[in-house]
Amino acid sequence: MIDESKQAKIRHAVREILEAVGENPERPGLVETPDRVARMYAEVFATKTAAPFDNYKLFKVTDQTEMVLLKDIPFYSMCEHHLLPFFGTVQVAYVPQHHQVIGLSKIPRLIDYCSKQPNVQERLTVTIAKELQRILDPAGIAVSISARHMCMEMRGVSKPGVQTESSYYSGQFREDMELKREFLQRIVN
Ligand SMILES: Nc1nc2c(ncn2[C@@H]2O[C@H](COP(=O)(O)OP(=O)(O)OP(=O)(O)O)[C@@H](O)[C@H]2O)c(=O)[nH]1
Ligand SMILES: [Zn+2]
Repeated sequence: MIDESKQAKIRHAVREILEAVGENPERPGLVETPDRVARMYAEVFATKTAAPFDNYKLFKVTDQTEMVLLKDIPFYSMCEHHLLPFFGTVQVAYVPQHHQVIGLSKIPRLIDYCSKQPNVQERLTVTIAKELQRILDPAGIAVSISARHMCMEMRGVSKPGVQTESSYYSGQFREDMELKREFLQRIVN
């Protein structure tokens, strides 16, 4: 968690950066910028401790359902190499076991939680799956992310519009090719 003393460090660092890039941090447009950036970082970089179980409502179902799929969940995260945003959509599927399902809204909440730290896309993909495994213990998980990286678009190699795709499969999605194929078919339709 980025408390007031850590925000003071960020304010100081942002002032230094503004000076280093040849700006006057006292000019009217910039005078509040260090504070805004500190508040913005407090928002986009949240705590790194494990997601509390209490946040994730689980429900018992009488009949075991098949794959549960949430499509096109938007996310924003910050790349750990350049501290620029990467963003896109996440597809998450799981096969319940123990007659147990998770509150639907908790999956986008879990994605938001995992997104709020400096990331690489591949690790974010696996982190979402592992956290869902820990919380719900389903029989299989599939996570697929499609994202655009500002560090590849607005600087460096400068290739706007490239979509980077990453995926992770566990349990039944690894063992059962038919199930994996069904997931892949359903996420394109
Ligand atoms: N695998 C992976 N690479 C990433 C991700 N985000 C950024 N990168 C890459 O991280 C690499 C960092 O490379 P460096 O050579 O250390 O940094 P750089 O000199 O700024 O590299 P360029 O971006 O090529 O200008 C670049 O190739 C980025 O495209 C990500 O989520 N996953
Ligand atoms: Zn980057």
